[in-house]
Formats: sequence, structure tokens, C-alpha cells
Amino acid sequence: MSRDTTPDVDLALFGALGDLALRKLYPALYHLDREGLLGETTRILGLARQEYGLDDFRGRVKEALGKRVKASELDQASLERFLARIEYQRLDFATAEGYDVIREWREAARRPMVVYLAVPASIYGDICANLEASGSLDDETRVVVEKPIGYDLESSEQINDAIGEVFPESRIYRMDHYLGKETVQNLIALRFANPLFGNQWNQNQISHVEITVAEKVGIEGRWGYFDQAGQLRDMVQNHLLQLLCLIAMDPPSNLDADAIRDEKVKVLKALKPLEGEELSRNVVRGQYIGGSVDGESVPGYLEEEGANTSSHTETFVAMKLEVANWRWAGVPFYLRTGKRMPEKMSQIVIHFRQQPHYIFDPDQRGLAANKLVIRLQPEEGIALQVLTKDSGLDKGMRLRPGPLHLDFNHAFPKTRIPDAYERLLLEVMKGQQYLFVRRDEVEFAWRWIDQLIAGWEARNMPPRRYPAGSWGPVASIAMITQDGRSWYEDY
Ligand SMILES: NC(=O)C1=CN([C@@H]2O[C@H](COP(=O)(O)OP(=O)(O)OC[C@H]3O[C@@H](n4cnc5c(N)ncnc54)[C@H](OP(=O)(O)O)[C@@H]3O)[C@@H](O)[C@H]2O)C=CC1
Ligand SMILES: O=C1O[C@H](COP(=O)(O)O)[C@@H](O)[C@H](O)[C@H]1O
Repeated sequence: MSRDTTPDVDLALFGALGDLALRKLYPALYHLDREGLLGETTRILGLARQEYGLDDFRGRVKEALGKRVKASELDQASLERFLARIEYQRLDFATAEGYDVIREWREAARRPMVVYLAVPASIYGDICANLEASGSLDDETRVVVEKPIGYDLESSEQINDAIGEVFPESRIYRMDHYLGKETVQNLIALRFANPLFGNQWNQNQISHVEITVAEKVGIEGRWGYFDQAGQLRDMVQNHLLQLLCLIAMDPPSNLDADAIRDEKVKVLKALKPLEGEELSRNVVRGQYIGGSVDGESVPGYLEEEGANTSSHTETFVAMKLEVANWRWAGVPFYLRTGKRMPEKMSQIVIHFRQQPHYIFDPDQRGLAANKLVIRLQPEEGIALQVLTKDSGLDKGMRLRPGPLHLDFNHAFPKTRIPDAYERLLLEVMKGQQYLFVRRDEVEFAWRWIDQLIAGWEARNMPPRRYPAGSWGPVASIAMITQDGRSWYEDY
């Protein structure tokens, strides 16, 4: 977590013409460069199987930047400097042939290399083995791998084993881009730097927790991948469980990567399995049908390009979980995430318990609990919902709920909030692992997800339909109202 300058490391980017590279990685690298956060002589080698001349490849990168970076932030000097760092090599990743180009590229400048695998996880092992066989690696090379790692525990173990044959854990960086989001990191600061919250963070003071990750987009042409995965594997196994871990973990003894990861693993181990009747009561699966988002008609999941019309894959999931330990016993964690919801909105809401003795208007009793709302997107910020006296001579002691707001864009207007990938790429280049997921975290998360899926399959729980542009199946609302609560959508 130091503020040291970024060392000169080179980046070999596998999957250099893929969706992730074009949409996320080049814009993030460009911003780092523009802000002086890339090593002075850092080079980027794009690798993909298409035949491209260097100018044409740089042209593709430039085009991608044009689509993703604000015009006001895309200045000529920064663009030229960034493009000049980029080289390109055609390579078929699955065969050992051709990997010499990477060894030779490295020979021109000896410094640590970061290998970024922006490719399907099924070929991570082949790439690592081919890199090693070609003599392209040394003891300082780091590898970045994307989620999801596998499809279940067994496949994730195979993939992790294959990467582990070549790289030690200390040089494997498993991405979960939610860990790079500004407010997610702020969770650590909020909880552990503020006694006001730190001392209240348990079942004595907190009644329940909500995590919502609502997406407006559908599956964006990724049917082939998404239909195999579904929202549970695509979003819950990684992003939502990571958020849950950061909320529920005990204080780490320091900010070292392993101290934080040890605490997260304890949470994953304490997740109570959802089985039997609880599965029907506390888990809702959904799949969107046609509807309208932002006033425009959009197709249902089964009408998306490439769709298989009988698919039962879920595009929405809501669930009520319990972290079975001393801190959280009896505190429900309500999670929901879905595609084609009315807005892109991710937030965590911590609901504090009411006062044990209440002295105000009995009709207002329902208001009487504080909420801490941690907003991840679209705008990032933190709001503490408190009760104050309603102003005016005629109001008596009427209470009024209102937020104490910390909107990062307004509170710190000069600071651009960096995209998650910027922060994560920077941390890899600095060799810091605290924002990356350790192997046992991935595997304990899969273990829990696998039992849930086995339960679904045994109970034959097809997804419930919900219209695109709604907040998911009605059953997901019933799931929380049966406990006398409701999803909190304000900020
Ligand atoms: N896109 C996203 O928003 C996110 C993606 N991820 C993960 O990132 C990784 C990349 O995803 P994404 O960019 O969407 O996938 P894409 O399919 O868009 O890109 C993958 C790239 O890898 C190339 N590739 C695959 N196999 C080979 C091979 N044998 N030899 C050479 N090139 C090969 C593909 O080339 P070709 O086109 O020629 O097949 C393609 O350009 C995946 O693991 C995904 O799960 C994670 C989070 C979000
Ligand atoms: O990892 C993924 O995340 C995106 C959502 O990310 P966000 O930063 O836009 O919230 C999701 O759309 C995609 O399906 C999933 O693979």
C-alpha cells in the first residue's frame, strides 16, 4: 500500500484484441500513463492470434481509447507517449510454438514482467507452461488471471494447480475488479479507521445487511460464456462474496495481503450452507423476459443473439445468508444481483438496530434506525441515514430522516475517481497483493456455491421470470418482506 513510484516493469498482454483488453485494460493503462504512474520505460506487448502490423494494432488501441476515454482526457501528447509503448506479436497461445518472441522481447530490456491473461481460464495452464518452456520467465515474473476461475471447485482446482506448476502463490494476482473500486476500498478505511463504526460492527448493533449489485445491461453478446455461468457464478461467487467478506471480516492485524486474506477466508468458512427447505425460502432465481429499460424495448434473455430457447440459466439471484460466527450470529445478509434491472446501482446497506427504549411519536417508530449506505456505483459515496428533528414551529418533536452525505465527487472535486482496473494494474506493477484474491478464497467460495447449485439441481428450481427493467422476480421482494423488511433503494 505504499506510495512509491511505479517501477519499470513490462507488460505482456495475452488476449490483446479481446473485449476486456479493449474496453478496460488500455483505457486503464492510458490513464496511469497520463498521470505519470507508469514506469518511465515500461513497455506493453499485445499478443493475439490475428495478423496485424504494428501501426494497425496501435490504430485499434487508439480507436478503443477514443470510445472509452473522455475527449477532455485524451490529449495528443499523452496518447502518443502511450501508443509508443505498445508492440504487437501474433501468437496462438495454445501451442508452444512462437513463444520465443516473448523471451526475445525480454532480452532487449531486463526487468520484471507482468503477464496478463485476458483470455478464457481454460487456457491459463497452457499459457503458463508454454511461457516456462520457452524460457520467457524469471523469478520476478508475475501473472494476472481473470475471473471466473473455473466453473466449480473441481475445475478451479485444476486451473489453480496448472498455474501453480509455474508460478508460486506470491506471484499470482487473481483479479476481482470489485476489489479495485474506490468505495470498496473505503470499506476497509471506514470500518477500521473509525471507532464510531468499528465498535458497532456486530450483531449487538446491526440488525441486517443488504448488498445489491443491479446491472442495467443484459448479457452484451456474451451468450456463449454467460449461459454456462449464470449470475450466481458470474457475479456472486466472486464480486458479491468478496463484498460480503469485507463487510463481515474481523479486523486484520495489519494491512498486509495475507492478514486481510486470512480474515476473508474465515468469513467464507463461516457461511452457513443453504440447504433443504431454506433453499426455497431464502433463494430466488430469476431470468429476464422482454421489457423496457430507459424507455427502450429490450429482448428477453431467451431472445438474445445466439440464445438457446430452453435455457434455465439465471440472470438474477437473491438470497438470504448467515455468517455463523460470534460477530454475526442471527444477522441476515440479503444479497441480490441481476441483469436488465431498471438502473445500474450497487450498494451495501448496513441497518443498525433501533434504540432499546423509544421516546418519540409511536407512529414514527418505523423510522427509528440508522442506516449506513455505501454506494459503489454509479456515483461513489457513503451516506449515514440519521434522524433529526423536523424543522418548523408546528412540527413538535417530529423526526425527519436524512443523510449525512459523503459524495466523493463533490467532497473531493479535484480528484478523478480512477477505474478499478487502474488501481489493480498499478498494484500488480508495484508487486502488492492485498487487492487480489488468494487461492483458498476462490476455493472456499466455490465450495459454498457448489453446495447451493447442487441443492437447486436436486430441488429442480427453474428461474422465475421478471420483465427487463424491473427489480427482479416478485418472490425476491417477498423473500425480504417475510422478515418484515424491504430492499432499500434510496441513497
Ligand atoms: N469482458 C469483461 O468485461 C470481463 C472479462 N473477464 C474475463 O477476462 C477474460 C477475457 O475476457 P474477454 O476479453 O471478455 O474475452 P474475449 O473472448 O473477448 O477475448 C479473449 C481473447 O483471447 C483470445 N484467444 C482465446 N484463445 C486464444 C488462443 N488459443 N490463441 C490466441 N488467442 C486466443 C481471443 O481471440 P479470438 O478472438 O481470436 O478468439 C480473444 O481475443 C476471461 O477470462 C473473462 O472471464 C472478467 C471480467 C469482465
Ligand atoms: O465481472 C463481471 O462484472 C460485470 C459488472 O461489472 P461492473 O464493474 O460494471 O459492475 C458484469 O456485467 C459481467 O457480467 C461480469 O462478468
